[in-house]
Amino acid sequence: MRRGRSRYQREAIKVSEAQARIHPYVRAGQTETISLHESHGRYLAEDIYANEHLPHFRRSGMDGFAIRSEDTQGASREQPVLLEVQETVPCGSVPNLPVTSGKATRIMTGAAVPDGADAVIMIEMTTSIEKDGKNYIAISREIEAGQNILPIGDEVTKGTLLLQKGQKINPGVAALLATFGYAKVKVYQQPKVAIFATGSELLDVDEALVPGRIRNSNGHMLAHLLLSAGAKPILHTKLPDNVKQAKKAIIRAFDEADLVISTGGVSVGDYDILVDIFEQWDGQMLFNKVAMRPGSPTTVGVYRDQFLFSLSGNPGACFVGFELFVRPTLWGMQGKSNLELPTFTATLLEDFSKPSPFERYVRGVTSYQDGKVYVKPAGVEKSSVTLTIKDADCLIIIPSGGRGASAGDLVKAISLKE
Ligand SMILES: Nc1nc2c(c(=O)[nH]1)N[C@H]1C(S)=C(S)[C@@H](COP(=O)(O)OP(=O)(O)OC[C@H]3O[C@@H](n4cnc5c(N)ncnc54)[C@H](O)[C@@H]3O)O[C@H]1N2
Ligand code: MOO
Ligand SMILES: [Mg+2]
Repeated sequence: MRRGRSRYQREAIKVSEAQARIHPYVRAGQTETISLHESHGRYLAEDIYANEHLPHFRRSGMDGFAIRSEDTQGASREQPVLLEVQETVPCGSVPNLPVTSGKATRIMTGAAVPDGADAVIMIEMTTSIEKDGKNYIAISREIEAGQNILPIGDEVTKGTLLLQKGQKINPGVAALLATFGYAKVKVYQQPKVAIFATGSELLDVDEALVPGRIRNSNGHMLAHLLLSAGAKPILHTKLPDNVKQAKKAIIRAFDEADLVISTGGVSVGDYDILVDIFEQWDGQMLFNKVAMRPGSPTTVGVYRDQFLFSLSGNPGACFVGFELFVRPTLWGMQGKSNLELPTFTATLLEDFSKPSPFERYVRGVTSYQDGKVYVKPAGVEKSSVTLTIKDADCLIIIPSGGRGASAGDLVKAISLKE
């Protein structure tokens, strides 16, 4: 195996610089039109405008009676006003009669308010009276014009920009799309992502343990991370530490996938084959060392116009590398314009006395108490630890330097919550 100088001497760049090197190559992918009911979590590929007013007819906000407010002038407990109930409008029907002076129309919440009426009085504020075979209501207070009526366009006026291209479809977005009749929506295609776990020590999940070997957990973790990011994982079988074989498989994967991820083999070890692949291929390497822990040997390249993210083999480092670099790339490929990771400031609950020459991205847990936000490490902070990944809802950023951080310190954290 060839040993070049670059294997050992690498330039560590800041996380922000690494992200800045990635971003110019991020392109929104192809689009497709799918039905609304299967669009959860997808990203809109078009701006959506209101094609109607919302509501598009005057609606009652309460169960009650549509009336003319001027008819209630002077009404009091001592001198109630009597109005004749002329018809009932259930939801979904339209009134047959306008409301004229002295008349009222019984109406349900959400039903169309008849012409002539300018207020709806709640049923509880009226008394029903039957007289000479006719139904009346007695009203013993003055009612203001406009009460309990939703005017046309009250919520949204026709032509308003409702949703922007790149918006993720959440339940509220689905409600809006349904309201405005979008049975089909144009969305970005889900990026297809090939996953390769490298390492001759790796066993498949269903293989029995043997001395010196471990199961490929990163491959499955990455598949789930990809699903959570809206991508379609293609989980390949594990690759042994053989440069030729691995290179062939990875290059071939660019034909079937929009993006390729590998895990393992990026550090300075004798069998860290990704280093050799990056030296030999006809792609471009954007960086091969990041000033961060875990995941400092993370290497990213571009082959033609597709990314190869080569994440560390250590499970904690693989996870952090995905969150810092792959997730925002997948956002961009699905049309999101802001690729910045969401951060917040919190109070550290425990001392973190593990100094590092590089900034640390500690798998953390967020909690809330008395209106304050707290974070603490999810458990033992080691790159090789798998146990704590499942609990992490944030990455606590511990500045580089000799001190670590103390309980009570204000720290910045990246939110991993949706
Ligand atoms: N002399 C040095 N040694 C190391 C350095 C260094 O700078 N100088 N960096 C360390 C750091 S930091 C990290 S992180 C690791 C990165 O290692 P690699 O990315 O090359 O990964 P491997 O060597 O293949 O494996 C590391 C570790 O992770 C386990 N592993 C690998 N793949 C999987 C998988 N799919 N599922 C579960 N676990 C996996 C593997 O067995 C190793 O234990 O290098 C340090 N060394
Ligand atoms: O950068 Mo490594 O992931 O700390 O162990
Ligand atoms: Mg290694």
